[in-house]
Amino acid sequence: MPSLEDELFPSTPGKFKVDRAHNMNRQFHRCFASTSTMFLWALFLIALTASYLSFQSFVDSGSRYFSASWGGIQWEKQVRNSAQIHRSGGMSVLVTGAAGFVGTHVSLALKKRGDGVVGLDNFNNYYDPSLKKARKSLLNSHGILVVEGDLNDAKLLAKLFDVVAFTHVMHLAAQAGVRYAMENPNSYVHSNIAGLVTLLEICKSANPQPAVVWASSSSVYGLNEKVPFSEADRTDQPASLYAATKKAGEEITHTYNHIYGLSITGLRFFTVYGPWGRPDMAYFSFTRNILQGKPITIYRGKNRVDLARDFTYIDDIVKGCLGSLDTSGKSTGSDGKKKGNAPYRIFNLGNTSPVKVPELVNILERHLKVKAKRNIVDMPGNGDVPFTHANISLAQREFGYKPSTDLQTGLKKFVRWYLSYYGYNNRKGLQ
Ligand SMILES: O=C(O)[C@H]1O[C@H](OP(=O)(O)OP(=O)(O)OC[C@H]2O[C@@H](n3ccc(=O)[nH]c3=O)[C@H](O)[C@@H]2O)[C@H](O)[C@@H](O)[C@H]1O
Repeated sequence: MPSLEDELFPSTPGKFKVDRAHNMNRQFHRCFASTSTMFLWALFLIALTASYLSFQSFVDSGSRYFSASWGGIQWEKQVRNSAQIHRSGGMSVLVTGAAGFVGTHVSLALKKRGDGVVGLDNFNNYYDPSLKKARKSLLNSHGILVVEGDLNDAKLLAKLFDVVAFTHVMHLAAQAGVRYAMENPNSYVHSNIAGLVTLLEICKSANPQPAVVWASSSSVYGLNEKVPFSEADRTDQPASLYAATKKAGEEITHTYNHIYGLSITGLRFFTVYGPWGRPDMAYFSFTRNILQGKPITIYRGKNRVDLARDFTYIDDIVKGCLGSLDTSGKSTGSDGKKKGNAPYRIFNLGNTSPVKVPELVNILERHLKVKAKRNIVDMPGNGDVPFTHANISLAQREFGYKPSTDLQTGLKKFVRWYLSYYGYNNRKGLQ
């Protein structure tokens, strides 16, 4: 029996005569029928494309996962190798901020004397990450693995402690810089507070617990006027959010020492400088600008008094860090529970001879053989303090800390490095 469709639209032309209107209707229907077929095809193609794209993104995310900077048997092997101790009585140290200025130098010094070192760094772009990558390459060439990851990544930290029973943590990762805190306050909370707590949570749960040595700052002395600064002096009037987060770090570490028996040593660094340094710091940016013929801004304190800093050379800081690690004493807790009192220490690591900022510029001019274009302005209310000056007798007594590089000598080494790194003919340096 023919269908209604066959009757109306016979397959054999002429069998059924249709009027014009009917014909148009038929055309329309045909057209509609072919459009719906096309529509179905289009839908099919869209579905196909969508499933291809989602498959592709699955593959991508999968490959991102599998090629992530951490995880996997091979990665664990690399971590273990890097943490391998090559001297009797040596330590295996997790160095956070390993691709940073101080982190790089400390990692190299530890490795050189036979300790195991695993680095961690998030390679953020607070300053040119290519310098951090270059430091990482330097560390790699000395057999030190630097894992790319953030302090706030608790899973990564836990994994590292699963793979290696670190005896010590040298915690140097932080959001540095005094004045930048006004631009990006939350980055200080993220790294210096939240990141610190995440790290301490992992340390307190680790079996065995490591001893923790970490970087505090001379800035905790804030607006104090009593000089030189001693560890027993008040630290309750910070001048910047940076200082406030470092001060908070001292209090936070204290609670982990008190509740969980973690051995804690906080080091108050005084304006550390040297080769592979931080481009955001004055001596570094002054060097760049002087070489480029650009003006430098020199801040001046109240009543036209020059600002001064107890500039401390990196090699002296490294000695202080190693001395602290060597004398840190053991954490006492296990399974997250305190088993006895553990050391809680704080030391100044400075140079004990403050230098005025204009004098720093004089020294740079001599080493660079270029005159600076000085733009002297009143210190803006940006968190700076007028001067710093360390009393280091505590560190001297505890582990023989004795800085031996004056600013003149240290800057000479820095300038030599700067010119070799950026090139004599390429005076552009970092932006
Ligand atoms: O000891 C610390 O705890 C801190 O040291 C360092 O801070 P600061 O002592 O402020 O060093 P830095 O910026 O080099 O300025 C040096 C001098 O140059 C002056 N200064 C700075 C910039 C400028 O353009 N002009 C200028 O006169 C400026 O006013 C100051 O008087 C670390 O950055 C910080 O992370 C922290 O570790």
